[in-house]
Amino acid sequence: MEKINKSVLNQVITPRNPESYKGNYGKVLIISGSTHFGGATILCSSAAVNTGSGLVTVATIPEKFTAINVKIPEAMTIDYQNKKALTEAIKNSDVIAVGPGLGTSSIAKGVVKAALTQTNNKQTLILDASAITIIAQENWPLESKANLILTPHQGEWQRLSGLDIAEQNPKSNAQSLQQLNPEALLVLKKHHSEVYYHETTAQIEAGNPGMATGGMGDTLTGIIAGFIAQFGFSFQTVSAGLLLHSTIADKLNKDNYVVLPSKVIEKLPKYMAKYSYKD
Ligand SMILES: NC(=O)C1=CN([C@@H]2O[C@H](COP(=O)(O)OP(=O)(O)OC[C@H]3O[C@@H](n4cnc5c(N)ncnc54)[C@H](O)[C@@H]3O)[C@@H](O)[C@H]2O)[C@@H](O)CC1
Ligand SMILES: Nc1ncnc2c1ncn2[C@@H]1O[C@H](COP(=O)(O)OP(=O)(O)O)[C@@H](O)[C@H]1O
Ligand SMILES: [Mg+2]
Repeated sequence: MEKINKSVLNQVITPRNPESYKGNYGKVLIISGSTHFGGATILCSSAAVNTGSGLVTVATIPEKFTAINVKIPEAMTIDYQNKKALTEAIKNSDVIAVGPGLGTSSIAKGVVKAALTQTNNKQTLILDASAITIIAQENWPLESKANLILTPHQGEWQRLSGLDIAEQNPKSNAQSLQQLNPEALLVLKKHHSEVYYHETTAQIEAGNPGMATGGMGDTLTGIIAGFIAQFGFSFQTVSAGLLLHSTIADKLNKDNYVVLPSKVIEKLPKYMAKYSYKD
């Protein structure tokens, strides 16, 4: 399988125009969280903020607002149970990420349905975690007018594709994606994660078992959302976000047995500055 070259980081991460303002760096909506999974929302949104999204809104349950406001003062909050507010927030966003910590309640199902049906062709919709589980459980067609990105781990991909983990290989994965939605981009998270898009299949040569800790995938979703908000939807943009996440984690793993997602997030602005220099 083709390897994702490190040069993609320099290609995608560009220095900022001195005259620019937050409106140039995209509006991200993170639809996430439920009673038991508040941390997923904080990690995902924090990653989107720290990659440099212009504006980040978090759609979650009101009991989590205070924690989010304290931990991520840069982000705004709305109640995803308020259908009107959710519809408005979806309409006003460039990138919508749905699923981390959402759970599979009937409200969560309605929220995923809203994201699938209310997005348009100028937007990108990232489906992660519980959103993937819901779509698989409900047997919904994988359809949206938006650019679609799926970020399952192998267990979630098994649910969606029907492929047991032992049956997952580049050929079977590409065939399943083709059947689910030939226009969707798949990030299959594993040791050395893979990206599938149209005819291209590629793999990162980064990542380590120190990353095997809750919240690491929620963090990746926020990074990919922030990258697309600023650099636009493309195979390269997603590959750069994926590679940056594991590259930072590999640096941290040199002297940290376990790599905490919050530590990866902390390093994002520094590494983005490093890769933005064209020397
Ligand atoms: N701090 C938080 O709030 C956290 C919330 N989380 C949320 O918890 C919900 C459930 O997600 P989970 O992924 O924990 O549980 P799931 O039940 O969705 O997936 C785990 C299942 O998949 C199987 N599996 C196979 N390959 C796997 C792989 N490579 N990685 C992980 N599991 C694999 C496991 O054996 C297990 O049966 C999601 O909404 C998720 O976003 C998790 O992200 C953990 C942290
Ligand atoms: N052994 C490993 N080697 C490389 N990367 C790993 C390893 N274990 C986990 N990861 C990475 O950590 C992230 C885990 O994602 P996920 O399972 O969705 O976590 P969560 O849902 O808890 O946030 C993925 O990016 C995956 O590639
Ligand atoms: Mg996950």
